[in-house]
This record gives sequence, structure tokens and C-alpha cells, in this order.
Amino acid sequence: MATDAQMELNPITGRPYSRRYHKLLEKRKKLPIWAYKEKFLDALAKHQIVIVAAGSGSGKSTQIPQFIIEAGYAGQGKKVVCTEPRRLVARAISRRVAQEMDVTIGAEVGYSVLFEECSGPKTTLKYLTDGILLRELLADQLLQSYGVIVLDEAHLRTLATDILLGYLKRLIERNSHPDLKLVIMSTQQEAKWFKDYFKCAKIVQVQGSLNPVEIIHTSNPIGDYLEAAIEKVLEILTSEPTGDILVFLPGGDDIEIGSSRLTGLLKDRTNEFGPVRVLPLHSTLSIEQQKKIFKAAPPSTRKGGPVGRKVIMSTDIAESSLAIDGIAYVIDSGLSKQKVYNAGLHAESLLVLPISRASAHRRSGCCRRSVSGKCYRLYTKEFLEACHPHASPEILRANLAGTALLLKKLGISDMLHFDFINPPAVDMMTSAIETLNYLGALDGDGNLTSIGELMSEFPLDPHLSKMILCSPEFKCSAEILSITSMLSVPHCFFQPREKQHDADEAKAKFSHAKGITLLF
Ligand SMILES: Nc1ncnc2c1ncn2[C@@H]1O[C@H](COP(=O)(O)OP(=O)(O)OP(=O)(O)O)[C@@H](O)[C@H]1O
Repeated sequence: MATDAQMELNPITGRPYSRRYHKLLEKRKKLPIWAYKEKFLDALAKHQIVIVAAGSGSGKSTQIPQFIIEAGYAGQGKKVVCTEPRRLVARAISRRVAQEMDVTIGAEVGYSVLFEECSGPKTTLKYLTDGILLRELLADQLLQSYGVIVLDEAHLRTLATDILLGYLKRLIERNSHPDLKLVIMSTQQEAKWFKDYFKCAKIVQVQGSLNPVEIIHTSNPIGDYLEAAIEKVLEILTSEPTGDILVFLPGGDDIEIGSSRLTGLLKDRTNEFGPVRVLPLHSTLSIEQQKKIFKAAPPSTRKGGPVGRKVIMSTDIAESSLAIDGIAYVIDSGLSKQKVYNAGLHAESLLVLPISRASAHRRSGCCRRSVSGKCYRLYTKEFLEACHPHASPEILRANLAGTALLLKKLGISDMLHFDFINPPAVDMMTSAIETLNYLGALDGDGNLTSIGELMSEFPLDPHLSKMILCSPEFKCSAEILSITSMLSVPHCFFQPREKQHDADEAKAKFSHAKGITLLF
């Protein structure tokens, strides 16, 4: 017979809660953030801006928006939105939250990322990328349709989050939307940045019950981090007790090569290592692949035999954006891919660079949630000491032409005096304004021209939007649209070193005798 708790009706759908809801609720109650629910809601009731300072895995991304909904901040035309810097994370977390709330994804809980809208008229909680919220400002400058805006992972300091912080600060200071509440979520170490910026904000510090981590550096620099990481995985599988392994590598190609090499090395060796599931984790993963990350490790294949494990090979996405349970060992290459703008060449590049000390700390923290763990750093202590304390905010190293155009469209004419949390260098801003002037988006007085107005409607680099707008004159719109599309998405051609020949053959189908390849 169903118990009273099982017969309880979901106030959102009017239907009894499912069994999965009750199972997930038990898990949710064990998250560190759960003990801070009242404290957080009390702070939100009394303050317009609340900073949640919590470590990775405390449950802030999934629970805080639900607490806000339960407390009645949505409804009467107002939504609660939560920004994530990464598309994959917005999708993954919103799906999980829909399950936890026992509703259908795309109905009451939805998400919106570039090229994908999964929400409807009933949506009251929406996860979206910070870039999408910025674009939404163009249609609703006072953000009238939002009751609460949650900026998650603010410590990552993406360009879009920094602009949103500046814009929302201005909106709140001018009292343009007095009912709006702003929640900023960050790791503990970086919360101070936001408190200094928003003096009137209330901080809610969330302490997690974390286990100790043993940190092991190499004594000498490593030549080939991928080989070293694979060797370390095999060593752990052979000599360390049960627990999953998380390997941090800089990019998708390393991850794909590493995963296929490791899978090959483990083939037919279940008796020795137990069943091991090797899983890549990077931005271009499908939803099906991404779901596997959260599934428990495979069970043992024979009675008394070694237990199963997961080995996840990931970019920095697992560092603080996605919390994965059961990790006992972290292997850290000490590297990540970072976007760098070269103002001289007017070109942006993705470079493999050393991580910051804060990043190394976060990576090691990934193995201290459920069991006490070990973090193997594939670099020396001296290497770490030479690293920057924090990654530099994207706004200090990015091409700002698109930002300048957007701010102009939002009526912020004096970008040089805009209150950014970290103002970019004056010459970077001047160069952005010069670019817009050169493209005809601004007139001599720095005002938006009519073509500048149109350009700002495209979620693209201003060079590309100008190119599209000029293409009808030269009767080449179809070609320009293809080129712009290819330039606006991540690299479309996957070329694993081990399958170079097959990859080249597949790519050759797209080449044209009259086409040329430009090598910079
Ligand atoms: N997409 C998902 N699928 C399955 N479980 C998930 C998913 N996302 C989160 N979880 C579960 O919810 C827990 C809390 O995750 P949550 O993302 O809220 O933590 P967090 O404190 O925000 O960490 P982070 O800063 O790393 O995102 C995780 O430990 C995991 O058990």
C-alpha cells in the first residue's frame, strides 16, 4: 500500500510524486547545501543581492534554483533563471533538476543554449548560458520577465558573466527593477571579489564535509603528459584500492586519443583490472554520452573479483562546473586550453597553457567528496609555484569589439567608464571602438549607425555580421552564410592522430578543386 509520503501531490503538476522523486530527494538531503536552505532563503528575503560561496559538489547549481522556486519567487509572469558558462552544463543540470522536481524537461524546467531552445510557456525555471542571457537583454533591457537571476560559476569570470555583473549592478543601483533579486554563486576563495564589487550583498558561506586529499607532485618535469596520465591510470588500477579516476587533460583531441588508447590497453584484461569504463568528457559530447558520466561504475564480473571503476578523461569542465560523485583519484596534467586574443593579428587562438594555482586546488578537491582521495599532479611543486594565483578574467584577454557593440546597443555609450569588476586595458577598449568605427558600426561621434544597429542583432563577431549584411550587394549570401557558420561553431573536423588517414579521407570529401587553404 502506498504511504502518505508517496501519495503526496506535486504542486507543480498536480500528480502524485514518482518513486524516483523520493529516491532523489533522499540524495538531495545529503548535499551540504541542504543544511543552508533556511539561511539562504532568509538572506534572499532580506537582501537584493546574495553571494553563495560554496565548494564544488555542495549542490549549489542544482539546489539553489529549486529553493528559490519553492519559496515562491516565480509565477505571475516572472521566471527564475540560472546562467551557466557552458552549454553542456546548462543542458545536464537542467535535465537533472527536472528529474528532481519530477517534471518534464522543456515544460516547467527548461534550458536555452546557442542553437537549442528547450522551454515553453509553462517554464518557470530556466537554465541558460551567460551568453544567451546577454542576448536576452536586447529584447528586455530591464529584465522585467525575471524575478530572480542566478549567476552560477561566477568565479570562472567568463566575458559574458563579467558584462552581466556590470549591467546588473547598474540596473540595481539605478533602481530600474526594484523587485529583481540577484544570486551570485562562486567557490569560497573567490567570493570576496564579488563582495568587494557588490558592497551591499549578503554572503552565505556553505561549509562542506570534505575528506582529506593526499597530493603527490612529480619530482621532475614530465615530457609527454598524455603518456604519463595513461601510465598513472594503469598504476592506480593495479595498486590502489577501489574508487573512480578523473584525469584532467587540456583538450578534446587529447581526451579522445587518451580514451581510445586506454580502452585498447585494458581490452581483455578484466581479470587483472576488473571491469573499467573509460569515458571522455568535453564540450562536444552528445546527451547520451554525457549521461554515462553520472552512471555508477560497472559491477564486478565475478564473485570476489575486482570491483568495477570509471575512468573519466575530462577538460576543466569537471573542475567546478559538473560535480561527479565517487571520484577517489585525480590525475592533473596541469594544463588547460585558453582563448587568447592577439590584437596585432586581430585573431583569437586557443592555446594550451599552465593552469592557475586556484584551478589546481579545485582539481584536487574533486576527489574529496565521498571518499578520502589522492591527487597525482603531473608537474613539480616548482611548476605550481610559478603559476598565476588565479586565471586572468576573459575580459582582460578577449577581443572586445562584440562587447562594445552590445553595450552601445544597450545604451551604454561610455564604455571606458563602465563599472566592470576588472576594467579591461584602455588600449583594448580603444582598439574595439576603432574596429567598430572601421566596420561602419559607429559614426565619428561614437554613435551607433543604422548598419551598426543591425549588426548588434547577430550573436556574432562584428566582422562576421558585417560580412553577412554586405553579402547581398555582392550576390554571395549563401556562400557567406556557410563560411560564417563554420567560423562560429567549434572545430567541425575531428582528426584523432591515430586515425589521421581515415579522418583526412573523410575531410577530403568537402574539398573543392578551386578552393584554397590559408595557413597562418
Ligand atoms: N546531470 C546530472 N546527472 C546526475 N546527477 C547529477 C547531475 N548533475 C548533478 N548531479 C548530482 O547532484 C550533485 C550536486 O551537483 P551540483 O552540480 O548541484 O553541485 P555543485 O555544488 O553546483 O557543484 P559544481 O560547482 O561542480 O557544479 C552531484 O554530486 C551529483 O550527485
